[in-house]
Amino acid sequence: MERLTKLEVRDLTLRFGGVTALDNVGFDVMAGEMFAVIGPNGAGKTSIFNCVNGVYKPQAGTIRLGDTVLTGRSPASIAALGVARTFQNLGLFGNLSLIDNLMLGRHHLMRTGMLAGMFWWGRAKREEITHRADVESVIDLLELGPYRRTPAGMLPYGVAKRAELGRALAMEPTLLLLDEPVAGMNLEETEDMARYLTEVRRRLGVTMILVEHDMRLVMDLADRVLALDFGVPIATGTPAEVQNDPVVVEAYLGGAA
Ligand SMILES: Nc1ncnc2c1ncn2[C@@H]1O[C@H](COP(=O)(O)OP(=O)(O)OP(=O)(O)O)[C@@H](O)[C@H]1O
Repeated sequence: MERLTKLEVRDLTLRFGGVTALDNVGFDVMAGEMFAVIGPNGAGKTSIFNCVNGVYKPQAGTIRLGDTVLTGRSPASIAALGVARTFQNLGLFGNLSLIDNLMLGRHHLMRTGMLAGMFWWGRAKREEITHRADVESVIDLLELGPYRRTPAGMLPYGVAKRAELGRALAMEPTLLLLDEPVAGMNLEETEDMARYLTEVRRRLGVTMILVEHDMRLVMDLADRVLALDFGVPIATGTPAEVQNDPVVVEAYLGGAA
């Protein structure tokens, strides 16, 4: 699938018993755009990701990636369409080396299965070499070379977050969902991550949705922002417009009070 793909979310409603996690949410993410979703704790940000990747089944609404309707599809089929996400608490296998974690991210792109690989050794080998080269280009992009053979569980926190981004990029995503990529990072690590995300965007042009509490990162990176409060969209616009919107300010202050 073409990497530059638009995402359309229409009338999305998601309920858990009496809780309405998303209430008639709609937005478009343009091809190649960095779109941020912000809001106080429990506003519904993660629920949006879980609806897009098929983990949650919304009661109403449609999500479309390019010409393909995602709603109703399984998480595996949505991943195969090129929707990748990073996890706030890292989705890496701690005992596997960084490079093996990234190779696993490419599993759905591999044509030769294990059994076929035993009989078609030559083809499997060639495929492995191509995949290794693609993984190496992600490692170069994120400057992870020195950690190539390090077990993911031994990586310093900031590097592990970057490896987590690498794992998602190794899937060659059309749409990348970034779940709090700088959560728990110090200022220096946050600035590094901002630089890598800018580079990913410049070099790969992948469409991205960013969920993040760090407003500085959102202000620096996002083209447009959607603010949610109790599952209800309260503002959409440029980072500056949304940050100064009185309803958004009230939602945050109200949450802090
Ligand atoms: N699996 C679930 N079962 C029941 N309720 C859920 C489930 N997932 C989310 N919710 C509820 O839906 C609402 C939105 O949650 P969500 O995790 O999407 O918010 P969030 O904006 O990502 O919050 P945070 O910033 O704390 O991560 C909350 O009231 C939450 O308790």
